[in-house]
Amino acid sequence: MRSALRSPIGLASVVLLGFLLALAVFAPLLWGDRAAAIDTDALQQGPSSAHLLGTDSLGRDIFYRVLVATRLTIGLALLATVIGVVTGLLLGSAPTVLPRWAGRIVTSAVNIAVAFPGLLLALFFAVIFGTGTVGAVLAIAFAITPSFARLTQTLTASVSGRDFIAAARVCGVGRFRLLLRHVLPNIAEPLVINATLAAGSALTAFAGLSFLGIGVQAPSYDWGRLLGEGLNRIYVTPAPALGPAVAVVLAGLAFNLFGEAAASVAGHRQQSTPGPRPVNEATVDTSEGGLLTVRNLRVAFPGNNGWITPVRGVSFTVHNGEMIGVVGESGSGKSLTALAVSRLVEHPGVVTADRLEFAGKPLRSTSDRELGTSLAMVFQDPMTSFNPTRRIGRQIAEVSEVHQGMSREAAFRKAVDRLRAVRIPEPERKARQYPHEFSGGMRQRVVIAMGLMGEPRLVIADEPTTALDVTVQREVLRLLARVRKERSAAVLLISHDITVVAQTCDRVLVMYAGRIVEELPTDELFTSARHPYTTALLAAVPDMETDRDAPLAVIPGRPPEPGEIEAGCPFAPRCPLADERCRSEEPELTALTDGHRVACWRSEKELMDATAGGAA
Ligand SMILES: Nc1ncnc2c1ncn2[C@@H]1O[C@H](COP(=O)(O)OP(=O)(O)OP(=O)(O)O)[C@@H](O)[C@H]1O
Repeated sequence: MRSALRSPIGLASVVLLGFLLALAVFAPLLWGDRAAAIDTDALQQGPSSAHLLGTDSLGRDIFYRVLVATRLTIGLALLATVIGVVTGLLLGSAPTVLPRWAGRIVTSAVNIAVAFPGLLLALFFAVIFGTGTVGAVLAIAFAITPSFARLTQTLTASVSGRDFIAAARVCGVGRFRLLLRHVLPNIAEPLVINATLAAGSALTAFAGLSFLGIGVQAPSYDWGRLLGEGLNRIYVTPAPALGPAVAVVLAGLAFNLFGEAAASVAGHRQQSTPGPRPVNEATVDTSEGGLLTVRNLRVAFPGNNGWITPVRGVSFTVHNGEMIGVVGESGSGKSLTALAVSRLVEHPGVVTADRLEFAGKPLRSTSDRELGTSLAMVFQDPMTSFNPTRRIGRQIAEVSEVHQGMSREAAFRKAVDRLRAVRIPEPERKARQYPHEFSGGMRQRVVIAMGLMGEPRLVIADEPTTALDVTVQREVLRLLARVRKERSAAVLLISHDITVVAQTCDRVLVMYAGRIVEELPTDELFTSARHPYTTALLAAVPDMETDRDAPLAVIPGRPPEPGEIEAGCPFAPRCPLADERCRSEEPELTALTDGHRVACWRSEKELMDATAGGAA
């Protein structure tokens, strides 16, 4: 409001609106009697000092009638707006809470209704509901509804992709609660602005219906009705029509200018707010049965020319208390793998697997409650993992309220305790602050604290330190290591930085083009890595002995897009060792030694040679 008042348009609209609202409240009290007083000696007079806008056919003062009509005109316009906006909001958010088929029907109906001009809809409903005030209010309300429903759908869709919604989902927050707590507060601003603009349109539309005789009926009167009466004698004396006409224009202008000023303030603020960022992840394979068992995991999406499969048969196992790193270039399928094991891949994505088990149970049949408390996710950009409109403490507490049935107070106390556990200074005070009041590193620690509200057995951290400086990065990694040690939780750390993984993890999974190409213990990474892709990744890491005058080592070429993977090893076009077989047949992930697997024809040949040599 303060920002809006600083602009001339905002100031003018607020003054005008204030004036109109004051008139709406006080005019009927002050001048109601004078506006209703019949004077048979002054019928249909023109403007004079006694009657500024003249009198009507019963000698009533038109100036006072215009002032007194402010209440009914604005009141009815606001009532129609409220009904229209609320109905639009209900229809627009219905697809979020209804089953998919029902949501589609609502969306299609709204799309059809949006195609009709508002005034046409108003006239159509006016005929259905009949002439009169109630009919006109409903007609205008339902004329506003489709555009609001559409706006709500669009805004909801834009918020639904944010990480904090995914985080709330993985915590098992129900659809209604998700809508009320997480979606609506984040789309309220544009909705309110558009409702203000709609109020201006409703006001003029209402005046139009009354003017046409299908709105307010005598003895009640609004500006539209007064305008209609004045128009009958506009060629004799224009003032009786001019008065209500000016009032309609001024009020419509006030609402529209206010909406515009609010929109420009909001737009300005949004430009300086960081937008949502994508997340990423990857995976590898291990022996039978662990905390998380993944076998032949595939994630596919419909593309323009058939299905594309960014994750193509990933298998790995995470054991209790293990810390596993997943590395790979952008687009290798790391994030999708992590989303798949967290049940967060959205329609139209399709997840299939020969085996996908968490804590010994098929992931499909693990309850939201169990998954919400035993699996914690830490995304790359913690800002988008939080709902910006809610205090940190309350957001963290929600996990225990939803899953452990704790009271608000107990859950909040636990949240403060967990903030203390991740070494947030002054946790009581910090719990009452909003996400934007935290630094990046602190937010990341808060996300981890949120995961600790349950009893996490697996923490999936997707590039948790990418946006942080090295000091804070080390703190967050230490915290993850501490969580793992103190709670015996397994950690799946996704990172593009192979050195971070080498320093912190027990095993590393290297992903390329939607598959795991090598898996080995991190202490063997620098000595025994076999896949040319892994060695190229390691060679690209500068160390203290790197010649600072020479150009940094890079891997030539780029990884293939999911839709353009051809026969053969996907790394072959970039591999200096590739031969004919590499270009025609894709190698399987094969065990070299216990705990070391690699998908490369060259390694397999060496292995066979070595075996043959040993046998001889
Ligand atoms: N919803 C989607 N629809 C279609 N394709 C998708 C979708 N999500 C991801 N992809 C594709 O899947 C591939 C793998 O994506 P993913 O996010 O898992 O990669 P990543 O290895 O985590 O990369 P980065 O490190 O850049 O995040 C990408 O090529 C991406 O374009």
